[in-house]
Amino acid sequence: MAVFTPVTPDQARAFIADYGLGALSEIAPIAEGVENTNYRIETAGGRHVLTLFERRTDAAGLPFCLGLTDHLAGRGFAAPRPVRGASGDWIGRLNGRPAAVIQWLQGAGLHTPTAVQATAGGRLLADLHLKAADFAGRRANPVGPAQWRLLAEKCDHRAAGDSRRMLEALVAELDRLEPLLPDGLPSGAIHADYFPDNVLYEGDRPGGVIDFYFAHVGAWVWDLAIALNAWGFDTEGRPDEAVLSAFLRGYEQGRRLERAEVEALPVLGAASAVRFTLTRLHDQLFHDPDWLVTPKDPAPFFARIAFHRAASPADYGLAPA
Ligand SMILES: Nc1ncnc2c1ncn2[C@@H]1O[C@H](COP(=O)(O)OP(=O)(O)O)[C@@H](O)[C@H]1O
Ligand SMILES: N[C@@H](CCOP(=O)(O)O)C(=O)O
Repeated sequence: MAVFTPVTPDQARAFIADYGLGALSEIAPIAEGVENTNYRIETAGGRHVLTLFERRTDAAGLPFCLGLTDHLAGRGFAAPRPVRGASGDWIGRLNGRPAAVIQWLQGAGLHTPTAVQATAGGRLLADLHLKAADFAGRRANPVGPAQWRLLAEKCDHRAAGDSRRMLEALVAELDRLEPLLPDGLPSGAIHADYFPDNVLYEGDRPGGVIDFYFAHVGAWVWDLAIALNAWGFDTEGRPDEAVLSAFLRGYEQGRRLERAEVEALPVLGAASAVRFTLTRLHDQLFHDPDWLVTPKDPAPFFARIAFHRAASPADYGLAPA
């Protein structure tokens, strides 16, 4: 359950009065998610999500994130449109947090995607990249290498036992990776949290993409490396070659990778595994029992690092050029 900042029905009613959605009939906390507070709201104007932005979602980045979903929806891509308040703004304030009302999309996120679903998910990611290519917004990665170091330093105050061993290995991996991180790769606005639970499916068909709050301008293959880590491994962190190659096949149906991007996969795969291991480790170590949220396990992401360290580009299952 992700509720960091509780909202009463009366508070929600007062807040959405500004959004022209008519009367509120129901408000229910949403069980999934770990970053922001989310409620499903039922109004005369239909079902929406009420989101209060927390923690890693800096207010300054929100015009980029919401602007990107609006841009994509305008291009016919199924991203949820934010609703404008009476002032014309997407972003208001509720209980001390920036807050927004977001269009509800049909479908359900996946936990263990099949190869067929992965191909469709990969194809959709390429579509996202191409349709976002002319989006003019700018935002640097809010959880980039500088933040990984800060997260590691913060974790250092609390980590003990297994967590400490994991943290030490992560810092060593960061030292190895930092000089290897490539630049100058094809880039644009990217999702940066393209996990199967953020792609809403109806059967094998992906109907929409949500949760653009880590979105920023970055290398397309960085987004792809994040997605491969999220889609192509089992719950223990072991690679599933069939799903990995299915996702890549789908992506390349929409956009062919350049040679430099293919060569960057092992380093970016390891770096993105470090990034998600660190945020999960941090959230586990700094969990507040008053929050209605279930922190995610860092161990399966930590396990992915070994695969990427040993991998060559061919191990991701790309068809030969
Ligand atoms: N626009 C939407 N349409 C339908 N469901 C949504 C939408 N936005 C969020 N959800 C639901 O809320 C859950 C949490 O949202 P998410 O954006 O992933 O949270 P967080 O910001 O914490 O990462 C999702 O897994 C999904 O079930
Ligand atoms: N996808 C990330 C963290 C954000 O998770 P979400 O469920 O809120 O989208 C992870 O799995 O670590």
